[in-house]
Amino acid sequence: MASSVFFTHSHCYSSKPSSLVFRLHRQVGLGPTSLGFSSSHVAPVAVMATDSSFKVIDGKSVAKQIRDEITAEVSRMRESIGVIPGLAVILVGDRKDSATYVRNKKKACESVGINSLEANLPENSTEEEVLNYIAGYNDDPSVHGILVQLPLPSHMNEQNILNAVRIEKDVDGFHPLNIGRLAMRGREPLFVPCTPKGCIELLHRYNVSIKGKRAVVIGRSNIVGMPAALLLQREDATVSIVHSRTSNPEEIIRQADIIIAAVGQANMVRGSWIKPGAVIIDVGINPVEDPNSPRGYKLVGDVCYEEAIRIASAVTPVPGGVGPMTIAMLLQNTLISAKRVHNFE
Ligand SMILES: Nc1nc2c(c(=O)[nH]1)N[C@@H](CN(C=O)c1ccc(C(=O)N[C@@H](CCC(=O)O)C(=O)O)cc1)CN2
Repeated sequence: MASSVFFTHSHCYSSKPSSLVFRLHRQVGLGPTSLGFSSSHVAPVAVMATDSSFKVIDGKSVAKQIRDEITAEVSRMRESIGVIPGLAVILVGDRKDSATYVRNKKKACESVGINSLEANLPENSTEEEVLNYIAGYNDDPSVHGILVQLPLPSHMNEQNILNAVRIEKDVDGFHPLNIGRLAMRGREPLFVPCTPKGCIELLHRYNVSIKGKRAVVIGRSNIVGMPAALLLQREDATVSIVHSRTSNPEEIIRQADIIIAAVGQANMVRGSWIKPGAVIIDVGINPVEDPNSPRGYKLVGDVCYEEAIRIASAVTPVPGGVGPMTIAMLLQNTLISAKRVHNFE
């Protein structure tokens, strides 16, 4: 994390007009059970209260429950047909945060019995070298999923690289064909991007109904905001996307029953922007100065948690909310891929 951080205040500041705060920080960057979503028979980890009592949506424990489910499925597959799912991870460059995420993905694979392969390429690698690795993994039958850790060094064309991953192994769900299918009624992507998939999975497992609800997604990145909005509308929510050019974002956000915040701006969403009883999924992972922490910083979300817990009915914490779900969904997508290739139900 620390290599790429910028710091802001650790409290939910209020001196700037909110629309200005939003403009100053322009953002970077479902459906059916066949895609791996929980269906109604899955026992929820916790049930949302129908009264106004507040719930913390515990992504860490939901992710652990999902990893346990995957462990059981991986061993059933290995014992029945002798196949072990395999994930190949390509890391280019020396960003500390990316190296940590890749290490955690490898550890997570190990913990559920999925094989993992890793290609570590130096910062000054060429696009062609990355494409060669992808081509090798595309042709390797022991590899069921391929992931290129983002962001890539700035001299590389991200689209060229993501387009080269075979759609059948695109466990990140970033290939334009997978994203395009997500946007089309009646078409199913082979994979749904992990972070937005994790957001929806949290709503399902906490029995938050989506159908007919007003949802607002804050941020329109290709890897979170846009797919999250598409997933919500596939589940029959009425969806608005709030972005850096939206005027009066507060007014729109205040109408939402469900808020997915994915803008990368610490504490941007204030308590006064939240409709009483709304459910909040906070995707932001923002470092803010914290002299009391040994690292000198702590992580906070895009939503001011201390204010949100007083008004929302449920909120994901940061850390321990959406983050752990991202890796759980990656494991799930890798398992889905292996099952699909080997016709294993
Ligand atoms: N190819 C991809 N690149 C990136 C993705 C992705 O899904 N695919 N997402 C992010 C990074 N990411 C996974 O790669 C990721 C981010 C955060 C977490 C997480 O568990 N966060 C913890 C806090 C971690 C900490 O203490 O530093 C949490 O929120 O609890 C997991 C995965 C960008 N790149």
